[in-house]
Amino acid sequence: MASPALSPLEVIVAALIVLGVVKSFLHRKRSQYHPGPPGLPLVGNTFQVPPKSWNYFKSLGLKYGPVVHISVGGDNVLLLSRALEANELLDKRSAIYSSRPRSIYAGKYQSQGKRTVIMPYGPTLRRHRAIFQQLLQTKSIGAYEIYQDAGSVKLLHDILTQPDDTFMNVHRFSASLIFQLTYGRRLEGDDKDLKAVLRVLENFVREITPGSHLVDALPILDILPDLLAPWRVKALKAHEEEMKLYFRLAKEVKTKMDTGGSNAECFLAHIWEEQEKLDIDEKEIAYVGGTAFEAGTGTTADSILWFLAAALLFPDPIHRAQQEIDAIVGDRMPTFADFKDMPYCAALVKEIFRWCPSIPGMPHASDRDDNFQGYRVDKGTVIMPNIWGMHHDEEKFDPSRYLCSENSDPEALSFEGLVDGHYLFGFGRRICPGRYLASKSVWLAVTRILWAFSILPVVDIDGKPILPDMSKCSGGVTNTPDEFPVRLVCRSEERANTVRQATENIIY
Ligand code: HEM
Repeated sequence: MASPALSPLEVIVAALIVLGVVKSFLHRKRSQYHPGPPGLPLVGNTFQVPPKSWNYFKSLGLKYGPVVHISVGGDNVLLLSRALEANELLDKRSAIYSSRPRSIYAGKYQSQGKRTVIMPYGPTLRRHRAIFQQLLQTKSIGAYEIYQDAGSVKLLHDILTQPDDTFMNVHRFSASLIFQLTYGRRLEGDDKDLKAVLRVLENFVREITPGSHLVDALPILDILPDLLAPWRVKALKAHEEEMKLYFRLAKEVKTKMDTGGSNAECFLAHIWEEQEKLDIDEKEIAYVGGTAFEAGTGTTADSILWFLAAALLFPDPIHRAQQEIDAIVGDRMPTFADFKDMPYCAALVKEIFRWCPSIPGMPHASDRDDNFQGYRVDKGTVIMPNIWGMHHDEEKFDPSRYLCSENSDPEALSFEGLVDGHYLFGFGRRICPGRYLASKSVWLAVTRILWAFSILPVVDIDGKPILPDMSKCSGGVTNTPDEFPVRLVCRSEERANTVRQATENIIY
């Protein structure tokens, strides 16, 4: 007699049991790993990790030490709460610790293995990184200042004319800049492309948030056919949709080049030109463009939004920065050329990066067995540097911590220095290749907003200021503040006129 077919639920339960048995066979003595909190049989610490995990990780660091071992979804995870150990593993031993955790939903299916940020270490990743390094190295990014300048003028103008739309204005600044640099054209006035790419970005960030997909914790579920794995169908559909968009945008650049239209100076024009030498296929080109957009847009916008939150919570350092700007430029709009004369503003930007990192920690993974501090680190261990925890002193916002003798000497000040003294941009071979571009964009937006506007809280019916609540932010991979009320009031009619005039003169 034929046995009845298993229901999807029974298949999952059976898979869990098989996995549990196999794991318990393979289980090594807990004491061989770094110390950490006890977990439950089979699921380890999986259900102990809250969605906004940074505070929890920090508390584990205080209890168990700077390197904590937990087990999530059957994977070994090492939490690093101190820069010393993060540098040791992710920088000094980067030959082992530069991969990414397994990602079946977002990596294998949604991105078809072509998305730089979540790609395992290997030849494709090295090829992508070489492209990014070339486009974003310090000597290349001088050429992008014209776009940062124009974009930040437009940001000030948008704030003047749409004062109630601060969050959207900041997102538009960051998105338009990266879009222009990537595809060589401005976003359309009706923001159709902006909305489409922001939608892809939002979906993607959601999909890579740890715990979003059971299959990433239980890879055995990937053997199920599509009928029993609707998540796979959804991931493949998401791939089709994002590919359609990224491919259209990439092809537009190619068509323009082929038809002798203005030879847009942009990342994609450069990549198409060198396609053969770079040995990169069309799908990958589309994803490199999409990755630049995804990696650079939300992160830059979030840093500027956290600056506005800091301005409401800590008005004193903000006034000090405004005094410095006023003393140096008066009613003239600050430019990149003023950077060296405004050390406090440079320190302020670094303090924003430290105080609230827009990526609180990006996981690496090991691709061979290792031993660290006498404990075993198995191949495939997820290494989570708690950047938020390493930086954190939530109560104190004090840019002068960065006004060391190096910073007090104007000659020693450099844009490159904005990426030092904190870990916002990650570690080792996976360090953010866009860090120099991003920190210059944030510096220009911050100093220009400070020059043009007073940043004030909205008051409630009792006249009490409504201040941002730091705990109201997205969890997961990015740290985006929930929308908070803020009033940006132009500091003088002269400065408003300067902004209007500069807007009329934008040419690019
Ligand atoms: C304030 C803005 C930004 C922040 C906070 C930020 C932060 C980060 C972090 C933490 C990582 C992961 C590092 C690691 O794994 O150790 C990363 C990766 C990356 N970032 Fe950025 N980033 C920013 C802006 C940008 C920009 C403007 C671009 C390009 C236009 C960019 C391109 C990338 C790429 C391609 C990766 C993937 C690198 C890899 O996986 O090997 N980022 N970024």
